[in-house]
Amino acid sequence: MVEKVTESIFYVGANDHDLDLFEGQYIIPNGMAYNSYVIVDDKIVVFDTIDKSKTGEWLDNLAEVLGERTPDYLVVQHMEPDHSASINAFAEKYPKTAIVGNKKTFTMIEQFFPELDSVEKVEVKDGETLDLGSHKLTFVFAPMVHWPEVMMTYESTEKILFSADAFGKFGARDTDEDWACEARRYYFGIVGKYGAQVQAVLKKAKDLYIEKICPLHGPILEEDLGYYIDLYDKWSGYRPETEGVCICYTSVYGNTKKAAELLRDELAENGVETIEMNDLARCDMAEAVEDAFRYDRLVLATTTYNGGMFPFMQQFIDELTERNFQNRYVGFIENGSWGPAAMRAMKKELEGAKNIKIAENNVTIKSKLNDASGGQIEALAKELTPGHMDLAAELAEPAEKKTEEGKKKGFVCNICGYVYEGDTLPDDFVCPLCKHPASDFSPL
Ligand SMILES: Cc1cc2nc3c(=O)[nH]c(=O)nc-3n(C[C@H](O)[C@H](O)[C@H](O)COP(=O)(O)O)c2cc1C
Repeated sequence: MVEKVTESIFYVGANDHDLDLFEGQYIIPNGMAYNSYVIVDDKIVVFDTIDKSKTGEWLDNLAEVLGERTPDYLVVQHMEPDHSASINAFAEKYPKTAIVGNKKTFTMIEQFFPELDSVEKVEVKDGETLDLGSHKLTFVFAPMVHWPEVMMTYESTEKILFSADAFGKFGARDTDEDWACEARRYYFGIVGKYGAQVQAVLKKAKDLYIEKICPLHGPILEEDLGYYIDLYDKWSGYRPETEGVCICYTSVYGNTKKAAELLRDELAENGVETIEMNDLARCDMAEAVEDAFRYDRLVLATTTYNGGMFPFMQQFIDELTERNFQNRYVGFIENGSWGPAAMRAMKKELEGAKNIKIAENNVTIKSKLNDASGGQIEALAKELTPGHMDLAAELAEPAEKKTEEGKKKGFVCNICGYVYEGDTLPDDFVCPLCKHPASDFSPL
């Protein structure tokens, strides 16, 4: 569908209600939107193409806006195929249009579209501008939000940030639903690992005066932008958003589930208002991951399984640690009928996570609840009743080593998030984790 964003900016994207799993794993009960925009000025610019499932509809929308005119530029902000898959169809229809991207964009274009060698390419640097007439574009590189080549574009006349995948959400644009829930599930699922890189681009964007945010998925954000930016700052800073307890459990025969429910009832009795329960074998794992990052307290309750933890609990903890889960108060409930061992296994998985406070009063059940384990549940509930919204401050060592500017100097690898602490990064430095060169690092 074509929509007027402003007098000279048009939405030309499309909704997808057919796809079953987004990015091969996320359920999208309300579909997905693939967004694309056009600025019509002395020069005409198209921002990003579209998923291959919507190429025809998108080209028709473009033709409705352009008529016989040919765009001067196609800006490719993100090469993931849900946005780049129609580049070749676009180039076939508009062979004279130049593609604007950065070095990493064009490396990927060669990989995805080797046949596109004749198209004019305009390689831009971070902070570079492009004049369209009365509109002026500034390219804001956002490496690893969430791919290496991602860049956003700020249009300074109408004060619009074309934000690539950032500020996107699951859900087609013809769905009327709360933004935060599906934006949070999308953020922690897709961008969650790269909090440091999101913080870096929020710092860059801090001085831009933004009146609209045009993301590549979900609605155009026009009011109270501080609300969205504040959420992104919390999420990417790995700080809890809401006081509450998230209880995630697995149970084969119902006994561990009963313990989780008893804990829930005890917490409620103690006055805890927000308690989320997730049965990890039956819930949407991305929803449970979203909840774990949303609240300040987490309880992991699982059955011992062949000497370790139950598979869905292992998968869940892997999903959390893969996304740098930190700054949370965590309680454990384990069940075992001959040699409970799940708690040890779960604690081990969280050993590397930053600022995790392990509860003192954890629970061990032998097959089913009894007075002793019931009493442990009560003690855990008591311990988990108070909120811990700033656990990092609670646990902080005496003021950490800070430079004269009061902030830790260092560099973050845009590919894997590894942090190199120091004032300067040696040119020949190679990331010890992902082996990428110093050129793939950004200052903290
Ligand atoms: C396939 C399977 C493997 C299990 N392995 C262990 C084990 O290695 N050690 C143990 O103490 N209990 C083991 N259990 C027992 C469970 O940990 C648990 O005590 C029992 O399933 C009752 O809890 P539930 O009602 O929540 O399922 C196993 C249970 C199942 C179904």
